[in-house]
Amino acid sequence: MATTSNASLRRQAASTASLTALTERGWQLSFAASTGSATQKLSREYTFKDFSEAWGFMSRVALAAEKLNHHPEWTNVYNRVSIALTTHDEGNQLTALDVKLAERIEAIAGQAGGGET
Ligand SMILES: C[C@H](O)[C@H](O)[C@H]1CNC2=NC(N)=NC(=O)C2=N1
Repeated sequence: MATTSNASLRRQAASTASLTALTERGWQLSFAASTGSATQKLSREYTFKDFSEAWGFMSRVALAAEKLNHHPEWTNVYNRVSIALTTHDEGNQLTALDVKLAERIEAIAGQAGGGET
């Protein structure tokens, strides 16, 4: 595959166009300033039928994350999964790799029947 390597995507800032497209699909952007640094996050919550569906979704996302070597910050409560993406190696900025993982997650949620909350 002649695609940009994941390592180089991690060094590339997330484009406004791709972030806008994700916000139109239910993702949220946040920017939290603290002493000397600011954290950018791309987050979304999905709700499934039950725990089993939520866990199945998480298993597939875990495999996708491992493949990209880019991992989400997430929590699960019964049928809900909350996901936040940022690039730790770039000082918690949003990169093209966060966008790529968010797009994979969207595709997986579509197959798993994940809904918006
Ligand atoms: C050593 C390893 O490649 C890095 O720590 C990877 C692993 N997974 C990662 N996940 C996320 N979300 N951000 C990173 O910067 C990151 N870096």
